[in-house]
Amino acid sequence: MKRSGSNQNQSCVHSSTPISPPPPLPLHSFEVLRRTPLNRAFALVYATAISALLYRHTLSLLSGSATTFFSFSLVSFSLLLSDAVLAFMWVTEQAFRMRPVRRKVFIENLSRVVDEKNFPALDVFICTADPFKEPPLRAINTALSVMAYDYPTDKVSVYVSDDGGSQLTLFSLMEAAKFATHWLPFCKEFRIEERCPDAYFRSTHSCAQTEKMKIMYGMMKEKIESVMERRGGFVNDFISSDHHRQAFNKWTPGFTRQDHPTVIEVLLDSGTDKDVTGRAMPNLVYVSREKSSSWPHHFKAGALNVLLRVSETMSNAPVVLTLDCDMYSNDPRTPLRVLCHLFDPVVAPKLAYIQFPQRFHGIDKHDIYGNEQKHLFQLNPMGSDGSAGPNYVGSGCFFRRRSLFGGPFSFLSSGVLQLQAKPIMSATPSALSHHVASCTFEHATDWGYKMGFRYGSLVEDYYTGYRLQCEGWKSVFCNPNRAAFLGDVPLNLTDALTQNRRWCVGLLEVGFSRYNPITFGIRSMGLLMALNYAHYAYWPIWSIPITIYAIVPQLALINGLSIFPTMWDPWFYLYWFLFLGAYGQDAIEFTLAGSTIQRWWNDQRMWLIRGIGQVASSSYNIDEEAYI
Ligand SMILES: O=c1ccn([C@@H]2O[C@H](COP(=O)(O)OP(=O)(O)O[C@H]3O[C@H](CO)[C@@H](O)[C@H](O)[C@H]3O)[C@@H](O)[C@H]2O)c(=O)[nH]1
Ligand SMILES: [Mn+2]
Repeated sequence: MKRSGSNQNQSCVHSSTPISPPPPLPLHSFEVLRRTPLNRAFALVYATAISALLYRHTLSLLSGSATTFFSFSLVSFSLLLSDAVLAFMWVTEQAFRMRPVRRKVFIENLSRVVDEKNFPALDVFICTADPFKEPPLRAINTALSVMAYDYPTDKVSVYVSDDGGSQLTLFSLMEAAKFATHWLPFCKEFRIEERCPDAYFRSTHSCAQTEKMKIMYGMMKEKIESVMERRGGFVNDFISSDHHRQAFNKWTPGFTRQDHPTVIEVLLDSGTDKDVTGRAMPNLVYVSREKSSSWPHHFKAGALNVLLRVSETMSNAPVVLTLDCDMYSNDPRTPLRVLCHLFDPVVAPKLAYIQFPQRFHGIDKHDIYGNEQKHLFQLNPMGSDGSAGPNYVGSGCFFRRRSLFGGPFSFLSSGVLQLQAKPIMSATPSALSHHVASCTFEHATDWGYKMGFRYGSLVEDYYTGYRLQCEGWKSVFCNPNRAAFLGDVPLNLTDALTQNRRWCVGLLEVGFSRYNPITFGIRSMGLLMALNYAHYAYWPIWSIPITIYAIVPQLALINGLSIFPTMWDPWFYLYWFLFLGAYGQDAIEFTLAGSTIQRWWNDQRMWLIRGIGQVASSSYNIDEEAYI
């Protein structure tokens, strides 16, 4: 079953050729999971069992006796409806089980295939929106962790989008830029694996070498925290350079989060800025796009599109990484793993993105709020990876910039500004950079509809990945043992439910749009991939069967109606099989993917709680959640 990605064409070499050239070194390989044939056979058996169950419900619906006709039909109908919904969800879920694959990359072969000076440049986009919900200290840790990638520094540019338009974020980034000139050489000199400073100092016992760095980090942290406490007042007291002070002049009295001009600040310029050992620094750019209450801002998708354009006027890298500010890089060699896919001539032409799973730190031992989301972030993507590839999950994803500007075979040149040569960074961003970050720039253009990150759903990530795959693009799931990125999770039940609700609203927006996976999806991407996407688009409807099953059996019991077969009835075996079969298979998959039974159990618990939570949440306010 093992195949090497770059060797796919080698089998056609004629066997009688006396001396055939040595096969090129593989950069990656994949294997189809051994359980695949079992999955398929089980799906067949289980499908038969589900059909029998639906048949039984239909029979009993038709045979209601006259006296109890009304209540009986109502009960039978609600059970039929519930089980039909569950059956639909089961069908869509099977798409992930038909061909799950596991991939490997061989970074060690990279240097023999491509020279470091030919590595593509990398633009990293980090989104943040509210300094009080997402502390700037977290955002700068994310920025520092990627600036310290094991990648030619002059090829890395980090763009931080601040949708909150906050002086606190800008100030923190200025501090981070100074700290980075010490942190980057320190990481490289001592070969530090953990390049997110906060995580590093939390996990390392100090010694003489680290002590100096730790003190420096502590001072920066204290400074940022004290500015945070004063809510930005007196920022000026902490700033020594005139140039930096000028940047804050944009914050005039009329400046609010909803209404303000564009602010773009180049905080580090790889052409001129050097670290303390004299080596080039990566570029670091702060971007707060123009906001006006009379123009739509399209939330995170809008922010990402501004970054796409602003970066095009500056570094214009062909590879773009999107990250949320609460998710830091945990492995400095991640971009090299990405190159292993991008430099495969067989896969590359249709490859739009490489998605790493969202993995989290700070989850309690038994994960009581089901935050690990193992199906969503690890199991299901392995399943999609066997066909056209996983969906985009918003963070930890490397795009080919080109893929956001039309299908794989369209002749659009990458980028809408169509800049010819690679523009040069400059300490004073050009008028063009400001122009492309303005509210009106997208008016009457294809941005968000045919180009860039797509508008129309609160889950812009899912929707964008879906539309790209409809255009014929492929994606790859990369899940190395050492997590490539680690994020924060909601730490309480309210946050977990709020997040879940926002996702559900966004998914249904896609499920009931003209681009829904059933009518549009099947036509564009085939049945199997469309089912992958339908699984999520209609995911929120699982609250229907859960609610019915939470109410109807009790009512039936009180009214003396028997709705389940007795133990001596042959139908009982069917219920037994359906119940144990589904739970058993799920528990096995979960634990085989490196989790525990307790975590699985809590995942099940949260599945119910989230489902009921949908129903109980009519007072939901999207705008408040989505940081207007
Ligand atoms: O108007 C906005 C709203 C949000 N964000 C940023 O978007 C990111 C994600 O928002 P968050 O509220 O943290 O959503 P989560 O539910 O935690 O995030 C998951 O779900 C989102 C929507 O599907 C994806 O975008 C994320 O990548 C994914 O981690 C954060 O970095 C925000 O700063 C903006 O930049 N502008
Ligand atoms: Mn988040």
